[in-house]
Amino acid sequence: MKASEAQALLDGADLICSAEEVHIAVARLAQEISAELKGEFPVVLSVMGGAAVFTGQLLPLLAFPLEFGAIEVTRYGNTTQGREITWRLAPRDNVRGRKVLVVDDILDEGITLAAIHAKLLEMGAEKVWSAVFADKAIAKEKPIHADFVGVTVPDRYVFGFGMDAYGLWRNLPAIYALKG
Ligand SMILES: O=P(O)(O)OC[C@H]1O[C@H](OP(=O)(O)OP(=O)(O)O)[C@H](O)[C@@H]1O
Ligand code: HPA
Repeated sequence: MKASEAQALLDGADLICSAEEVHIAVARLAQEISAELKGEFPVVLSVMGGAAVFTGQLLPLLAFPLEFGAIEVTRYGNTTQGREITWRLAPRDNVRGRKVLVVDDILDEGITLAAIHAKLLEMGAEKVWSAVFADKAIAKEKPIHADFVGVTVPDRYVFGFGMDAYGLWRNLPAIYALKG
């Protein structure tokens, strides 16, 4: 896609959650997570690449000791339709016997997060929590719910604050929805 087309994509999009609202939601989430995980020493796993921005803002606000790591799993690629799960970077052995907090940008149909939970438990994690910045309000029942949610977004393809539209615009500080 050309730069002018990328700009047109953004110009035609609807603002869903302003940068200010994002900022407030991250601070609230950090407080909720810190209260719940007080006294714990979890492994925190960020799901690349969508969670990079959310994780970068959340981590310095968490008030407990933690070990940080990344995993990478993809289902959408540069498209707006989910397909089968592809693991690009699996969890490491250090999750065995540990409590794990998974951080992701969006819970859409829940297939990705459910697969991550299953994998971590299969690898011997003692407990798994999940924090997602955005929970999409879809009509279908999800296979999993997140323990911590920043904002609820409508059932439209959203992007910004780490989330991509056709591989673009992860760098936006606010969340937008594609037109139509
Ligand atoms: O709830 P689901 O319908 O399974 O979708 C949610 C997942 O989709 C996105 O990842 P994506 O596959 O786009 O990879 P990315 O993080 O590289 O964008 C997002 O980061 C979540 O991990
Ligand atoms: O609406 C979405 N936007 C960006 N990435 C996504 N991955 C699943 N759903 C979405």
